[in-house]
Order: sequence, then C-alpha cells, then structure tokens
Amino acid sequence: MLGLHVFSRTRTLEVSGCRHLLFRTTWTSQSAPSFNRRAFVPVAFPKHYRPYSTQPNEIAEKPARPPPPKPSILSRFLPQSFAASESASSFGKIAALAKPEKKPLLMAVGLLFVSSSISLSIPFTIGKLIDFFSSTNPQMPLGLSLWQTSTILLLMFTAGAMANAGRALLMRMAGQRIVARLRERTYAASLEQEVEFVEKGEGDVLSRLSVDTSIVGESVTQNLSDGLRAVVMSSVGLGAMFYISPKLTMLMLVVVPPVSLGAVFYGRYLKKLSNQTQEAVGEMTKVASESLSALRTVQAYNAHEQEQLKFHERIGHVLSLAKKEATASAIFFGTTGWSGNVTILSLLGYGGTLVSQGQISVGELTSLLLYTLYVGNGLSMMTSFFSSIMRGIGAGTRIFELLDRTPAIPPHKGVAVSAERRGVLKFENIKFEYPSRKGIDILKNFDLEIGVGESVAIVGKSGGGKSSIHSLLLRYYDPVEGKITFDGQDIREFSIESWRNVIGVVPQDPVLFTGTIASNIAYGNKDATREQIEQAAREANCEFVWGMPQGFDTPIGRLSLSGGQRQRLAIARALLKKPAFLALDEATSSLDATSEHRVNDAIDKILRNRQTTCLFVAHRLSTIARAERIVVLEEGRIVESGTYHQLISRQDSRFRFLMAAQLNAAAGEKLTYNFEAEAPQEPEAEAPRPYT
Ligand SMILES: Nc1ncnc2c1ncn2[C@@H]1O[C@H](COP(=O)(O)OP(=O)(O)OP(=O)(O)O)[C@@H](O)[C@H]1O
Repeated sequence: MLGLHVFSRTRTLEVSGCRHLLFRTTWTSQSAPSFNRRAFVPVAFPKHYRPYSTQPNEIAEKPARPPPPKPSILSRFLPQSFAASESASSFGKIAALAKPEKKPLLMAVGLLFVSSSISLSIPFTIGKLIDFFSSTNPQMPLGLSLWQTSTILLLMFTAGAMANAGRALLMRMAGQRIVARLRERTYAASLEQEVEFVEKGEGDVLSRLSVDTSIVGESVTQNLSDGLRAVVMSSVGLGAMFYISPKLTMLMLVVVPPVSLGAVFYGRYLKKLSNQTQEAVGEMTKVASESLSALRTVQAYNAHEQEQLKFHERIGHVLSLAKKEATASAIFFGTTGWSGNVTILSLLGYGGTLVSQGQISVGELTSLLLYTLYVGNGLSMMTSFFSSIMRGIGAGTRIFELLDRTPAIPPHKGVAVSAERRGVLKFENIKFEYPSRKGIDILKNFDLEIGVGESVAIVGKSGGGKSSIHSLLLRYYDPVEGKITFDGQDIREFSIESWRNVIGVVPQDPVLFTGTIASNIAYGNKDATREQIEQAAREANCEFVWGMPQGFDTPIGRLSLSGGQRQRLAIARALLKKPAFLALDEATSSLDATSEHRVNDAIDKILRNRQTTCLFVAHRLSTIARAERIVVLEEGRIVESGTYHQLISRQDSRFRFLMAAQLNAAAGEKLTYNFEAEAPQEPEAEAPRPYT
C-alpha cells in the first residue's frame, strides 16, 4: 500500500488565473520499505482563495498578504533579473529600515563630503609643495607666506578630522538604532509565531535575532558610510588625475574594468557563502543549546564526548564554509593587490618619461601617484562595501523571512470574546496530529462537552494525549479535523488574544520568570493591583508568601520553592485572570502530604466557583476524585465518562483498571485498592494561616 506524507507548502505559483501551491511530498510503500520517492505536487486553488494551511475546516481567514512593496530605487539602475529578485526586495527592505534615520544619515553624508574633499586636497597640496621646494624661484599661491599656508592647511586638516569623527559617530549610532529596531521587530514576530515553529528550533530564531541583525545593521551604516566615502574618493580622485594627466589616467584605467568584474563575482559568491554560513552557525547553536540546557543529563551520563562530537561535526561545516570564503578572499585580494602594484610601476615608468620630456612636473607626478593610491584604496573599499552589502542582504533575507512569515495560527484575526462570556465548551469529532509527526493521530473521533462551571478530569495512560487537549484549547495548535466550540461558536473565529484571556493555565511544571513573587502572579496582567494579587494568592493557598521577610516583593531568584508552592503560585496567576476556563495540568511529581492537601484545597475552592469551567489533567487519585465528572482517554478518544463513584463502582471499568495499574506501579507491588478510601474527604479544618 502506498503512503503519502505531505510535508510543507513550498511555493505559490499563479498560472491561468489559478493559484497553485506546490507541496513537498514523500511517497512510501508498506510492501516495499525501500520505496521512497519525493515529489512536488501542485494543487490548484481559485486565484482569490488564500488557504493558510493544509488543514481543512479552518474558518478564520489568513490575513491578506500586504501589498507588494513599491519598486525600489534599485530597480531603475539594476538589471531586471536582480531588481525582481529576492536580493533586491531584501535590499529595499534594508534601505527602508534606514528611513527613520534619514536626518542623521544625511548629516553624516554632508560631513563625509567635507572630510573627503579635505583629504582629497592632500595629494594636490603635496605636489604643489614639492614643486615649490624644488623650484629655483619659490612662489606660494595667492602671495601667502609659508607660515600662513601651513596654518591654513593645519586648520583645514583639523576641520576634516572633526568632520570625519562626526560622520563616524552619526553613522554608528544610526546603525545601532537600526539594529535595536530590527531586533525588537524580529523578537515581536518570533513571539507571534506558532509554538511549534519556535520550540522545535525550525525558525532558528535566536541566531536570526543576534547574529543576522548585527550583520544587517553593520551593512546599512558602517559599511554604507565607508562605501560612500569610497565612491567619493575614487570618483573625485579620478577627476583630479584626468586634470593632471589624461594620458597617465587612461593607463591606470586599463586595470579597473577587470578588477570591478572580479569584485562583482566575488561579492555574489560571498553572499551565497554568507547565507550558508548563517545556517550552519544556526545548526551549531541548536546543538549547543540542546546539550547545555540538558547539562545535568549530559554530565550524569558522561556524554561529554558524544556531545562534543556532534558539535565538532557542525563546527566542521562552519569551518569548511569559512575556508571557502578565505580562499575566495585570498585569491581576490591577492590579484587586486598585484594589479595595483603593477599599475603604480607602469605609472612610474611612463610618468618618469613624461617628466623627463617636460610634459609634467615632478610635483604633478607625485600628486598623480598619490591620487592613484586614493583611487585604488577607494576601489578596494568599494569591493568590501559591495561584499558586506551582499552579506547584509543574505542575513536580511533570513530576518525578513521571519518578519514576513504568517504564523500558522494568525494572531490578529477574529472577533473578541468578552471576558464575562460563559458557555458550553464542545470538542466535536476532533482529529489531531502534531505537525512534526504527521500521520500519527494523537486524538481521533474525540468528542467532549463541558457545561458552564463544570469540572472534568481527563485521565488516561501517560503519553495518551491529555495535555494535547489543553494545547488545542489554548490554540497552540488547531485540529486537523473537527472543531472546538465555545457557546456555539468555533473558537477559531475568536481573536487569539481575547480567547487566551479567558483561559487560566496551570501547566505541569509552572515556569516562574525573573522578578518578584508579585510580578510572577501578575504575569500578563500588568494592570493588577496589589490587593488583587494578594486575593488571588489567598485563593490559591499561597500562605507561604506571607511568611517571607519581603513577602510579595521577594525576588524569585532567591527562593527554592517546592513543586507544590510553584503550582499554587501558578494557580494564583491563573485565578487573577478570573478565567472562564481553568486548564490545569497536575504535576506528576509526588508532593508531600501538606503540599498535596494545600493544592487540592485550592482546586476545591475553584471547583466550588460555578463561574469557572475546569478541565484538568490529573494523575493523583485524590485530585481526580474531586472532579464532578471523569473522562477516560484511550486511543485518542473518550471511552468512559462518569462520576468518580459511578466509574469506581463498575468492576470492569477502564478507569478502575487504570487507577489500579497506576497505584500498583506507584506502590511497586500488586495490591488490591480500597478506592472508597481514596474518595475525597471534606477538607480538614486547617489552623489559621498568618495572613497579614
Ligand atoms: N510538540 C510536540 N510535537 C510532537 N509530539 C508531541 C508534542 N507534544 C507531545 N507530543 C507527543 O504526543 C503524545 C501525547 O502527548 P501528551 O503530552 O498530550 O500526553 P499526556 O497524556 O498528557 O502525557 P502525560 O500524562 O505523560 O503528561 C506523546 O506521544 C508525546 O510524545
């Protein structure tokens, strides 16, 4: 039997008024395991239909792509193929980034002209001085004395140096501001992507955020500034050379075209290499961050060598690309250096002959040679400018790919759900698979209806898909088939922000961020008052906070909180939102009896609140038994549903079997459990806590 895996949409083509999406597919055969063919399959859609994923049943529309950018100024000067290319669009976008810096950049360009004209007057002045000193009847121009001339020159050079310093300062600061802006936008775009893209490292977000943004910033300012300087120096230098001796200048110009052509090819090659290098560095970082984040495991298994080997392979790839770049630069710079020296030699030979024939003076030949150096220097600066612009375009393409990427779950679409709205939550005939594990159904024919204020505990074997239900509820993912409705409306019709706002989440292993206890409870709820924070903490049984010397202002970093305390803080964080739903994923780690009791007591309080619907994934019997209804998840669907007593009293129930297996495993021996004894007791009256 043939199997088909559709991996990704790779390209969009428009042919005869139809939009064709190219899907990358792999065909496999069960009977012939070695059969594995890749193919690109075009699928046609009407031109104005804009599907945003391969999933049917999607209601919210993909936001229409922004209109194509206006043709850049570049398109007027460059060949069509380049102007229409990705590089040109990336260049246009990079140039657009510099737009807010127009004023300082224009000032910097003005200063650049001042400093360049002053430095370009140096060869001319030196030539005049040589002629002055070698003359039998020395005459200063404009009848100035030597001292006056020297003072004017000194003042001019000082002004030139100041203009140069101002240019560097303005350009660099503008560059840093562009990088900062670009980083902020890239970070914001990353936070809006679907979790899969960021968490699975597919987006290689960190390297785009750090390395690529610096490269782009450098290329738009520092290199742009040097590039402009190079253009001014070469063109004015060339003009001065023509003025002194057109013959000698023509001789020098013989060398320029081949060197320029070489520079173009070199630049293009460098851009290609730069793209590959960025990707290789991204791969390298991914390997390092994976092992560093799991350092305990690496050390416990003495897996240093294994990890080093993986890193060595990745770094080897980076190094081989660097070698290619080094070889290309060595050849290019070697050749240009050689041709530069040969040019000087020819100029000296031919120029010397012209001096001996009295056609030009020694001072003029000296000026011309110095201008040649300026022009040569300018050309070489232009080459490195060109290659760094290419490198910037390469890095820019990667950044703009992320900035322009439309997240699979569109963040800014749909209608807002009011925080006060309450209604029935329904999972209808859901089929779900993770995008990275196509073909493996986590949920199939999954149906579940939960009334307003009802509490439902989902139980099932580990890895059975319980937490995935929460992920669907929070729309980290969308189902492949079926829909989730709230109050009769598909949740994909709601704006993500407002929908997530009505859900309080308590994950298995709650994350606490750098900051204080108060800032952690108020995470994502910046308008919360101290009173509201304390009230939420009280409801979540976080009495331990009052016992701390700095109370709610205690920095999290200084604390070593137990699992139960972290979970109660997470419950407080969720309750502060006054959510319509509470999605609680109970920690599997065993809590001590007091902690367990305090967590369960907090859960009890929530369950008594008929305004909050609770959907919790529970492992501990004492928590499960608190739910009004228990549903058993098996093979991706609900196989049993009922109250604790209903399910436990049925001798052959899946629930009974599941719980017995779990408890036996926990006890490490075969026991017959008295489930009645595990049923929830009325909460014990607790000694009053020292709330202040
Ligand atoms: N982001 C992901 N990408 C791919 N597969 C995933 C992802 N998250 C979970 N899975 C897989 O999906 C299956 C269901 O996972 P899920 O966490 O929903 O199970 P669970 O019933 O909550 O497990 P547990 O009780 O151990 O927490 C597992 O096989 C898991 O490895």
